[in-house]
Amino acid sequence: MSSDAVLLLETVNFAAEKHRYQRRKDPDRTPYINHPVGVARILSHEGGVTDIEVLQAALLHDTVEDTDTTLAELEAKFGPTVARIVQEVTDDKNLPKQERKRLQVEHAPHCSYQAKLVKLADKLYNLRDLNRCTPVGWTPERVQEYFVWACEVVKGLKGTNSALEEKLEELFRQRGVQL
Ligand SMILES: Nc1nc2c(ncn2[C@@H]2O[C@H](COP(=O)(O)OP(=O)(O)O)[C@@H](OP(=O)(O)OP(=O)(O)O)[C@H]2O)c(=O)[nH]1
Ligand SMILES: [Mn+2]
Repeated sequence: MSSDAVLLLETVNFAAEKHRYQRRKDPDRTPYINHPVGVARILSHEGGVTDIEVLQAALLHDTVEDTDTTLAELEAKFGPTVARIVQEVTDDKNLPKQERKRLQVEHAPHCSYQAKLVKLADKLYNLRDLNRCTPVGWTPERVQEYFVWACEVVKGLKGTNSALEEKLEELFRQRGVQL
């Protein structure tokens, strides 16, 4: 087996253990790990991304934000590049939600190319998920607001991966949101 395959299995297993007790907000309470796995798959299958460290960072992208995982732990286990990409896509949960959302829009254009790829795939997955079903407790207005905000973030990620950007553009167009 290739060393890349071994590395990806090690990474997906780590993410699955970390997200073990977490569920998505959909009515079925889908296991959270479906999201990071899906984000990595979007990058490889739709974005044509083969950079193993980007795919690893995609698998790990919500571990620091949403579980007890630390950046030091990621760096020790997966190296400085993977840890840095995850850091770039991690919101500071100590900040109020509005501020976190604003900072994503502000920071997007200054992210590394690798982090921009993960951010594009993360938004594409979450927007498709919103089209699939509404999270428990979300009104249609809140769903639409998420599209509007995601569009502002994606504007700052333009020129990174045309395949992913075209798919995002189509989702925004369907919602009447202009990229
Ligand atoms: N569409 C959808 N999203 C769900 C679901 N379950 C959990 N989420 C997560 O919820 C986040 C979006 O919800 P918000 O209310 O805007 O954010 P918050 O959870 O951080 O407060 C995303 O976090 P994120 O991945 O960190 O991305 P980001 O939105 O912070 O960029 C997404 O992964 C679900 O069933 N559908
Ligand atoms: Mn995510």
